[in-house]
Amino acid sequence: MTMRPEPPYSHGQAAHTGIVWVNLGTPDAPTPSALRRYLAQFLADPRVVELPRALWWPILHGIILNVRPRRSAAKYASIWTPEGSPLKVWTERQAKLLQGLLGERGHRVQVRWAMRYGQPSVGAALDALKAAGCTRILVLPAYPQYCAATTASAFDEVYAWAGGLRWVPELRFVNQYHDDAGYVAALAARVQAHWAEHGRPERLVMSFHGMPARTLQRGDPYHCQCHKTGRLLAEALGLPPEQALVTFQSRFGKAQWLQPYTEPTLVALARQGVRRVDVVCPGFTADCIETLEEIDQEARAAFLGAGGQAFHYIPCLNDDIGWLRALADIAERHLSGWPTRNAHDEAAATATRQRALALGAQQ
Ligand SMILES: C=CC1=C(C)c2cc3[nH]c(cc4nc(cc5[nH]c(cc1n2)c(C)c5CCC(=O)O)C(CCC(=O)O)=C4C)c(C)c3C=C
Ligand SMILES: [Fe+2]
Ligand SMILES: [Fe+2]
Repeated sequence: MTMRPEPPYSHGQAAHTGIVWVNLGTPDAPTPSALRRYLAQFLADPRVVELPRALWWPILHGIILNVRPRRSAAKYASIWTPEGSPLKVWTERQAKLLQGLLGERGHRVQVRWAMRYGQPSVGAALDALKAAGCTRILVLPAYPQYCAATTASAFDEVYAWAGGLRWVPELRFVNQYHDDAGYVAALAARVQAHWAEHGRPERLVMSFHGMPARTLQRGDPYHCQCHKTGRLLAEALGLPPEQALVTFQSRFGKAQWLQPYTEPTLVALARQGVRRVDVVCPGFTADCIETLEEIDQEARAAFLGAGGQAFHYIPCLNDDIGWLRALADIAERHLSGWPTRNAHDEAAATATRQRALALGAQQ
């Protein structure tokens, strides 16, 4: 194994703690060439498409990467902001706020954000933390529900980075927080705030990103964790089960994915005479193409086109302060036992205490 040159930690240096907040990734620009680059990396990940390479490669390189970049670029163009991709903008802002909130609580931690696909890469963020002297790093994925395609894939990148190092920092991984009380309360508060302004719908649809159905049969806990989040959110809102539905969106390819599918469910509700639905996407901690385009544009058009009267999309948690406090709590719990308080402050406090004791002893 070859190891990369790395800046040495100085012996005796105070330990520093870092957090890497990892999200999925997004193209650099809403253009076919940027989409091609992004999708080529994303869809080549064997955690995302679990097909034998001999079967998948000709489909990916022969068909998908020739057709999808142009179509996806047009969709990205419809949600792009002056600051860039919404997913990038929110992820960066969340990292800054998390750092600020932890700082307010007296923790000295450096928070960096990273993307599993695209930039800034997980390796680059970890390099920056190591270069800043972090000897302890907490890996915090932006996915509340564990899924091999997302959570484990982010961890793979961390292991690959560590595999090239001589002096590996202490590493901790946050696996999931789908049933975290603070996360669920922040979601519920977001929905309640929407209802306080716009009244209640006849149905609340909680739409999660889909996965191939066989991943559930093979033991991935994702489907169960989505349902638990959905049940806890419905309970927090006081909704009876028949008014709160868990659905799965973003089906890709011809295989069967987790059901019920979001858009056909919305169309069926409209046809049954349901006039108003509200849709929330609790599995996405930041708005992105899957929520802003697929739900707020496409699913809205499908529901209204099938006879529905009103469609409300409730935005993701994004920079909601209640959510970021919950995230800081999650981080804090996982940092426990790591001395994140300023070592110099602690030394100064000890010296002050000792001086006070010495003075007391003299009197
Ligand atoms: C085989 C394909 C895919 C699997 C499996 C998959 C799982 C999965 N994805 C997310 C979260 C996000 N996905 C996003 C975009 C996106 N997803 C796929 C395909 C699969 N996802 C594609 C091809 C794309 C790109 C857009 C497109 O061309 O349709 C995003 C948004 C990225 C953005 O830039 O805004 C997120 C977030 C989860 C949580 C998940 C499994 C649980
Ligand atoms: Fe996806
Ligand atoms: Fe999609």
